[in-house]
Amino acid sequence: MAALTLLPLAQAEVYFQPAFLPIPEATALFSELTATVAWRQDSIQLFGKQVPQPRLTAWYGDEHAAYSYSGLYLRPQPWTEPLQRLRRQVAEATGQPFNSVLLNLYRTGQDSMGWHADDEPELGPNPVIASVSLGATRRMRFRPRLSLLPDAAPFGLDLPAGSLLLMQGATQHTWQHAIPKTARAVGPRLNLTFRSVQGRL
Ligand SMILES: O=C(O)CCC(=O)C(=O)O
Ligand SMILES: [Fe+2]
Repeated sequence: MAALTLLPLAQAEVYFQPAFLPIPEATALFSELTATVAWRQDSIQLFGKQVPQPRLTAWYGDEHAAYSYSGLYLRPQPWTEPLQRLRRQVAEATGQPFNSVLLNLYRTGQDSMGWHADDEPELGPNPVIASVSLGATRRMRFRPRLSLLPDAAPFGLDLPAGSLLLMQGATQHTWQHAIPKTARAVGPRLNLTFRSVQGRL
């Protein structure tokens, strides 16, 4: 199976492996996690208002790996067997350890993730994020921070079931990423971003 390949994003280290998990394994894991994960729909503060996030989320990890973002404080739930197994596979493929995972469930094409960088201080100076996709294919968009990369062009990448995306180095400082809504009829998609939270809270 082809290994992680470096993508052509300037001043970034983004690697992609389209067939990280075999399709039968990706399909089985999608069904198991969709049904068993403790999904929640949090609200975040947006321009002073409480707005429900346009997706479902869940946070699992080591006990000390607490995480806060957009005014939310997330205490991790203990690892389950399938999540531990996937964590081991991801650590092996990337050569890096992870102590927590944020799961996102995009129920339809109307669920989305806005432009952001995963640059919270508790992720360290150069965050390492490994992201596994299951279910329907959605497109991730990347855009450069123009003050740093005035000549770089935006970049789109389809993330099919079983794919692995690794972002590290300066990526979270030089680029932002998003999962836009789509008008196409798409089924549910589940994404897991493995992270290493450094104890600060
Ligand atoms: O759903 C995805 O592929 C992206 C998720 C993401 O960017 C995040 O959780 O920070
Ligand atoms: Fe992200």
